[in-house]
Amino acid sequence: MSALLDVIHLKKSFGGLAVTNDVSLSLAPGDRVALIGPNGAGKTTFVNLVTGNLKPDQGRVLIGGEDVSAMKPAERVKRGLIRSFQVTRLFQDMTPEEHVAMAVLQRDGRSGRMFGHYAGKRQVMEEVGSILDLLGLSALAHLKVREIAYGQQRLLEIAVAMALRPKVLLLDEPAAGVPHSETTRIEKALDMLPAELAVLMIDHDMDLVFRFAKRVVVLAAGTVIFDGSPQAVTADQRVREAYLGSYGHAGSAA
Ligand SMILES: Nc1ncnc2c1ncn2[C@@H]1O[C@H](COP(=O)(O)OP(=O)(O)OP(=O)(O)O)[C@@H](O)[C@H]1O
Repeated sequence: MSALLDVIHLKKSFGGLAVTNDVSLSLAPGDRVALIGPNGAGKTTFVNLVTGNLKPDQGRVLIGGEDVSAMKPAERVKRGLIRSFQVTRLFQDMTPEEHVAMAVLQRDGRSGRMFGHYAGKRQVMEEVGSILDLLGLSALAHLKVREIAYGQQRLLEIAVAMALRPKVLLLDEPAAGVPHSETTRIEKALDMLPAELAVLMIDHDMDLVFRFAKRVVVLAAGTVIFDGSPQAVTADQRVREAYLGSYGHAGSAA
């Protein structure tokens, strides 16, 4: 099957430091890939290069075969490359329903219509309802973000991303900061993502990585040092050394 995302020979340096050093990566429909690596390996920089928030020194990014290297982030979003919103970008005084509605309207190029009455509003609200339902947030639809638990706010980030109808979803530490008792809900939400979607998740929680990913990519010092199955990653000597080097003790992954 042809790739939804192709990253080709991407390079980025800050000062003299090569933070992304010739990284190539492809995602196909249905992929569930975890991007891991020691602190400072270049994971966030890589995501910023893919989304267009950072400009690479060299290399190209293709979405569904189309070269988007010269496009701004918003144009890449329109083509289905979605990065999950961060909690810090949610509006504390808005409700989950309003957030998801805003994303649906933005997707359809109808931003600014949400508080008025217009043809199609019922259809929009039905879609909003089904997304909130999928993420188990229906009961909280009308509460303000500041009134709901942190784990539920993180679920709302995923709901907002889903409303944008991604083809490729980049999830940046979806369970970070969530109490252990609530991470199961995040895992369930990840399980319910549309099968054909390609997902790249950055996370430090190896339990989550192993439950979620069918493929693991390891970055170390800006270079992909492993791209393969979760079963093989723990046994890989280069991966072990990369983590040993950064943490100074064996067995710590991400
Ligand atoms: N805008 C910038 N200017 C200069 N150096 C930067 C910039 N952004 C990142 N770096 C450096 O690039 C390296 C990689 O950072 P990056 O945040 O991409 O790593 P990471 O793998 O996401 O780390 P972590 O797991 O800690 O979030 C680090 O050494 C960082 O200090």
